[in-house]
This record gives sequence, C-alpha cells and structure tokens, in this order.
Amino acid sequence: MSTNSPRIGFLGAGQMALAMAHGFVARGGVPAANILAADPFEQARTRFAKEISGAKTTASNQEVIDQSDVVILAVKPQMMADAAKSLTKVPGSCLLISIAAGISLDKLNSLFSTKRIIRVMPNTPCLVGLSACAFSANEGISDEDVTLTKTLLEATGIAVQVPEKQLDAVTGLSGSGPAFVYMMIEAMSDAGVRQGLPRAVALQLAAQTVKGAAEMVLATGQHPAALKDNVTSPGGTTIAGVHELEKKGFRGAVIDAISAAAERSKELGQD
Ligand SMILES: NC(=O)C1=CN([C@@H]2O[C@H](COP(=O)(O)OP(=O)(O)OC[C@H]3O[C@@H](n4cnc5c(N)ncnc54)[C@H](O)[C@@H]3O)[C@@H](O)[C@H]2O)C=CC1
Ligand SMILES: O=C(O)[C@@H]1CCC=N1
Repeated sequence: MSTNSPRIGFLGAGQMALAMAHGFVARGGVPAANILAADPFEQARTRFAKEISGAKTTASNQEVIDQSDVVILAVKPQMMADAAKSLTKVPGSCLLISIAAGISLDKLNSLFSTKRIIRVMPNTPCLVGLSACAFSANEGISDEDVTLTKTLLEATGIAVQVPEKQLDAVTGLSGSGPAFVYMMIEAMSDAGVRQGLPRAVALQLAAQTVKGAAEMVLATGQHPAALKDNVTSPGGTTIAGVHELEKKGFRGAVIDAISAAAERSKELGQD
C-alpha cells in the first residue's frame, strides 16, 4: 500500500490503536510517517510515538481529522460523545472507522455529522497479524471506502463484512474472545504445573497446543468434533478429560461467557 498510502489518524492512542497501527506499518506497507494519533494523556502519546517509530502524536483531535484521509475512532465507548464534541467539523474527505464496542452506525452518524463511517470490531491479535475483524458499512458508503477498510484490516489479519445487527455477537465472540482463550491457556499451564512441569515448559506447550488446534480447524476445514474424535482413543487419556469437561459444563460456560459479552455490547449501545 505504500504508493498513495492513505494518511491514517487515531482518536485515542491506547491498546487497540497501537495494535492496529503496528499491523498497518509492519504488514500493510503504511509508512509510519503517515500515522498521526491524538490522545489527551501525554503518557499515551509518548508510548505510541515510542512503539510506532516515526509516527506523530498530538493532543488535538481536530488536528487528526484535518490531516488524515482515514480516522480510526479508538476511544472507549463511554468517551465517544466527548471525542465527537471536541471536533468542530469532519470534512467529507475523511473516512471514519469506529472500533468502539456497542456504538451503532446511527449513533455515530448523529455524533459526528457525517455518514462516511464504517463500524469495525477488531481484536488485540492485530498486533501479531492474526486479528479476526468484522465490519459493517453505513448505507451509501462507496465500494472504494469498503475496499480500503478491508485492505487496511487485512494487514492485521482477516476481515469479514457482516450486517450491523451481527456486530454485538462478533464483539462477544472474537472481540472479547482472546481474553477467554488466554484464560484457557493460563488454566492449561496451571494444570501442567500441578502435574509437575516447569512453568515455562507448561506455558509454551499450552499456548502451542491452542495455536496448533486452531490451525488444524482452519487448515483442514474439518469439523472440530471430528478433529476431537481423532485425538480421543477408546478407553484412553483424552476421553477421561473430555468426561470431566462435560461434567463441569465447559461448553455451557463458554456459550454463556460469549453471550454475556454480546449482551454487554448491546447495553453499551443503549447507554
Ligand atoms: N481492547 C480490546 O481488546 C478491544 C477494544 N475495542 C474497542 O476499542 C476501543 C479502545 O479500546 P482500548 O484501546 O482497549 O482502550 P484504551 O483505554 O487502551 O485506549 C483509549 C484511549 O483513548 C484516550 N482518550 C480518552 N478520551 C479521549 C478523547 N476525548 N479523545 C481522544 N482520546 C481519548 C485514552 O486516553 C486512551 O489512551 C474501545 O471503544 C473498545 O470498545 C475493540 C475490540 C477489542
Ligand atoms: O471489553 C471490551 O469492552 C472491549 C470490546 C471487545 C474487547 N474488549
């Protein structure tokens, strides 16, 4: 993307802005000099400038809007109205991309007085090029804006377009999902330690097992249940563990966790 690379701005220079900017520069061919991030907190600006070497920062949201072709709205949902109020005008030349959980396109249209807006739900693995992003575009958005958004997101991993009504479910599944998987990895490595493995060995084996199992699902296209059956020998070790997980309601707990996160996303949109 380096020739005619867009100038990319961020309102909010926190975790997600850093993860996405890193992906754009490392894998999207966006020159760091094309990135400008605004944040009211000096500490956040300093960290952003240090981690995205060559990027610029400012305390002024309007400066970002005026100097960018694409602006990622990367503030917490509760701060979105304040961020919008800090702007005098959003020029038509600027495409807005909101990554805030729960905030609908309708709400964003009214806050920012523009309809050139796309709503995205990314996740933190943007940082390592393995994000799972979904997005929905405002009615009337041009194909060029959709293609540009998809190209930028694909520099951080994968990007799928979904109807907006599915974005709360996406938020529960892949937006919040990394946290649930980290808990699983932590629990697996604790179990290894309990069985006598050194912590570093247990953690490495747990993380690689999750990565390898995920890759098997993606690379083979086989149903996870079939892949599970391949691991599960008659009268063997795996079925003993599967029985414990079923007794403890593992599937129900995962379904409830993702449903609770999706419900919270809906609530955030109504606040
Ligand atoms: N952390 C995650 O895993 C994910 C977060 N998101 C969404 O991304 C957004 C950002 O989340 P994080 O990066 O985790 O939060 P964060 O708290 O790390 O970053 C937000 C930044 O916004 C700044 N800020 C506050 N008020 C501002 C204003 N008026 N103008 C400009 N900047 C302002 C804060 O100082 C902070 O540095 C949220 O809306 C969240 O729903 C979406 C997907 C995943
Ligand atoms: O916890 C949150 O609200 C954000 C949105 C998705 C992941 N983190």
